[in-house]
Amino acid sequence: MSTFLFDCDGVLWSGDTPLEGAPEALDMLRKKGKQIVFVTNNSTKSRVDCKKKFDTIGIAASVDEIFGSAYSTAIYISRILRLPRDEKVFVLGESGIEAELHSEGVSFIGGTDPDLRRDMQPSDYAGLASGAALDPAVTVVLVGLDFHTSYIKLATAFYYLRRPGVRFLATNVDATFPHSHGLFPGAGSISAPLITMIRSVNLELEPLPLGKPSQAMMDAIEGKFKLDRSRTCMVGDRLDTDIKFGIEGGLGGTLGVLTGVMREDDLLQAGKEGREKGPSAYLEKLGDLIAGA
Ligand SMILES: O=C(O)[C@H](O)[C@H](O)COP(=O)(O)O
Ligand SMILES: [Mg+2]
Repeated sequence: MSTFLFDCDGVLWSGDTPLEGAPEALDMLRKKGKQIVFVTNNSTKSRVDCKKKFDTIGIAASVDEIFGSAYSTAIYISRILRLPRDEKVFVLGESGIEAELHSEGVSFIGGTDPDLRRDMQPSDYAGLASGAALDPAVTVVLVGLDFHTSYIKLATAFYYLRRPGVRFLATNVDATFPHSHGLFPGAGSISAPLITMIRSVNLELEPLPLGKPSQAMMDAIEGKFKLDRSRTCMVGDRLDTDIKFGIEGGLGGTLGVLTGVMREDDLLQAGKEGREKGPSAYLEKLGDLIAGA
């Protein structure tokens, strides 16, 4: 293999703690001349934010090696969708999405706006229901992992989603977020209530994820890093994102690790039931790669 695509949460770290042997395994691959790309679905951080986390944790990385779901989504909106400059995105998510949209010149509202981190007032109900509180320029609703969800944010997103022609995008729809060796609400848990609400009013609208396993993301990565897919391996902790991303991308191989979401039983069960295909191989932890080197 000449290129390794590395997932981050659950492979390199759990929360802010590096996983045993991960820095050393990356160093070993770099010394062997391998190309390394970091492909994270965590949209709460921009590429620059991720680089700061790499530095804090002590893993060598450059901003150019980082390709997160917030960046993938921002380039999709600006370069594929070609959203007109006078249109806006309503964001449910953190500053990582905002920074990447800004880097692509895409206008947005919502996100970390402090005015949305408060209780609904009677005037909010009236303003949303009548449309008076809505920005006429919003034509896209984008949802990612949001640590500050609120009733008013969900209500506002719901009203934007009821607009004819609106686009419903997601940086990713991971059901859970691995942290401190546990599982917590993931980005998919932020879009789920919206899906329930839009289905209840008979709207045929599903979020289009632009992170793993989206092949729009794989195509963008292939273009930027000039991948030879047959000599590229995806390393991840999640079957329905990382491993699916690699398999559907026709990569040379996929490597699973059991330090994040995926458990060995999941692999055996998936294999038996022919659901999500399992990885080409798997390790207890990334650091075990060194033992086998
Ligand atoms: O809910 C989420 O957004 C994901 O669990 C999380 O951020 C995944 O990050 P990754 O494992 O792709 O680095
Ligand atoms: Mg992960």
